[in-house]
Amino acid sequence: MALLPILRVEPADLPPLAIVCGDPFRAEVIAGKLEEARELAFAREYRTFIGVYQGMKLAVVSHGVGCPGAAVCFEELIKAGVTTIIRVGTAGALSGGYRAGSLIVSTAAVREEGLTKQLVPSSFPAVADSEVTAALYKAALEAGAPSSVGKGITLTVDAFFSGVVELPHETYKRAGVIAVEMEIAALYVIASLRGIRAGAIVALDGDSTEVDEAYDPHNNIVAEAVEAEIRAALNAMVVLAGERG
Ligand SMILES: O=P(O)(O)O[C@H]1O[C@H](CO)[C@@H](O)[C@H]1O
Ligand SMILES: O=c1cc[nH]c(=O)[nH]1
Repeated sequence: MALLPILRVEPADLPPLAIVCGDPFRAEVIAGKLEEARELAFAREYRTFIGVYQGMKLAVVSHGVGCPGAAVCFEELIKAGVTTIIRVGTAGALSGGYRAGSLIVSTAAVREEGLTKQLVPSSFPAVADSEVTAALYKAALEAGAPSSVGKGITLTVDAFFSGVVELPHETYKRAGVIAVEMEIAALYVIASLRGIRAGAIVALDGDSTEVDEAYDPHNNIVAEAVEAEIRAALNAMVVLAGERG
């Protein structure tokens, strides 16, 4: 069969379960937890590994930064037969008193990005699969995060650094949205449109209102939180594989 045109992977090589993340280096770190790990391709920002975790076959794929590029990854994985996707990401804190090192399971995403508006009207929700959310939240509580664990609505935006237009962070902070990142809305909308299940967990790497001035995610607390969310995602996948695969 032909390679997936952008991921450059043979569809038949992909199992039905996939963990995705923005950073190709993080994909390598996650693949390092697998047995028989094998890198299938590294094309553009998309780095694809397969391997085995507790007897379960799993793909690990990086999707880069932002919804348009990530959507390409999600769509190609789904075309290849992937039926469960968990995003393992980082995000900035917005509300709820969570701080760097906390883990947040995203139950739904605010669609403050451009990609999904080209797929479906804005009134369509970006919502996680309830089985994936439940498995992720339980696994996150057991994963030994350096700070607290929460679940709730997250915000997806396109702009990481602000320009002259005010970003919507403060509005959604007042609405109780917990964290802000850049791809979950695309994942949830595409998963709903294509009939697969998806969920997401993010490690908070700082306060999103200080992103321009003081953003520095390279510290031990964030690294520990990312390790904890990887454990949580892998263990949640084991539960989900048992339910459906
Ligand atoms: O850590 P990842 O998975 O890349 O997620 C977050 O980090 C990137 C911004 O630094 C964006 O992709 C955002 O969603
Ligand atoms: O998109 C992101 C990711 C991490 N931290 C942030 O503040 N924003």
